[in-house]
Amino acid sequence: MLTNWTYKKRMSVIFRRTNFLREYRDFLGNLKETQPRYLQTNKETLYTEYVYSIPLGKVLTDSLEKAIVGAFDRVCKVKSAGGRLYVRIYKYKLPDHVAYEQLKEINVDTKYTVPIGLTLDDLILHNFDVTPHMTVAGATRQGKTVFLKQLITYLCENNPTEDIRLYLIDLKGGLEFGRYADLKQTVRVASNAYETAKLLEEVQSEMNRNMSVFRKLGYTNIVDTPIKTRTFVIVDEAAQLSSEPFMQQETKEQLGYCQHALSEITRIGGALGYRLVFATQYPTSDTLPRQIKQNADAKLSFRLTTELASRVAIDEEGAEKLTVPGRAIYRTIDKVEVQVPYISDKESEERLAKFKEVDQRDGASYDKVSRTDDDDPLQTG
Ligand SMILES: Nc1ncnc2c1ncn2[C@@H]1O[C@H](COP(=O)(O)OP(=O)(O)OP(=O)(O)O)[C@@H](O)[C@H]1O
Repeated sequence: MLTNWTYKKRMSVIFRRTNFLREYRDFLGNLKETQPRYLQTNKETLYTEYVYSIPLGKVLTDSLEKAIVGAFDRVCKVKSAGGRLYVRIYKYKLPDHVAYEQLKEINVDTKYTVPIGLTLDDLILHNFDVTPHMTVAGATRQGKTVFLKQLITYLCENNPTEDIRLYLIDLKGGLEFGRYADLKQTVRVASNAYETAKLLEEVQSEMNRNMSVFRKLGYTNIVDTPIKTRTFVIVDEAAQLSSEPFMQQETKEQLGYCQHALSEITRIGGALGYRLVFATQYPTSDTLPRQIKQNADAKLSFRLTTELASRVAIDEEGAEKLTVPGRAIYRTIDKVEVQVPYISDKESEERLAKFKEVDQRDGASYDKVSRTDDDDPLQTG
């Protein structure tokens, strides 16, 4: 068990080893040193926090942080702020499973907001009106598709139906997103490169129309207008959109167009109400175009196989060290480790059943792939 005494002794050794000390000469000219001054202990339900004053001229370094985190067999977080060093030692580990159902207890009253996952302290939420675009990376079977399904389910369940429009691009052959095709919120589902190009042509012409309406009305950003509709373009397995040397020229051009159109959504679509969620198994410069990465200010990464892939996905190492399916690093300005809520296909379908629309012609489900009518995306609600 970690007693106060063992804790303080260990910290003292770490401060000395990492040279986190203040050196000075006393009035006789002798070299002296003082350790960071211990200020207080905050005992909370989930953790105990120790606070120190940082010695003059010293900063929290990576090596100090690693030394502290590695010194305890409990989960430990270190941060510095306002000349203070905070060392937080948690009582529990992050759970390996968080059920989507548990989220019902948490009241999220902001629109276009979805849960990303639980940290040791709280639930992390992502507001698509604050950060419009997101990239999602992760090796096979680590939780990307489950995350996208819980995102779709949560958006549909927690926003007025008419405010959410979904363009779903499922490059795993339509197996995953096909189940959402007949939702009222779904405009179209694409399941191969050809359909994706068609879908994106439709999105681009919509964006162009909306752009001229915005110009006429003097609007610069949808969040400052009465327009309540947001259009989500969600891509699962975007690596399928990068071309290979053996492909025919025509296919390469089609894939090139798709990547360009997705980049355009992140470049100009955000202000018009378009939100891109771009998921890929293999984050490389080919599969994750630079413009998409730069314009997506939120990056979520499940376990990746190499440190290099982690650097491409979240700009730093760490995703290669994740071990549990559903465990991810969510990076905006800050970086946190989360356990993403789990939802099964069955639960997602049951929750969304009430949003399904039935084709009046013959009782069959509404065919979004062959749909040609023109929705007006500028519903002012
Ligand atoms: N949030 C989660 N919590 C707990 N387990 C999860 C979570 N997400 C995924 N899993 C487990 O991992 C499995 C694979 O998840 P998922 O289908 O999302 O993988 P993926 O990353 O999309 O893989 P691939 O790219 O190979 O399709 C799930 O069937 C489930 O058992």
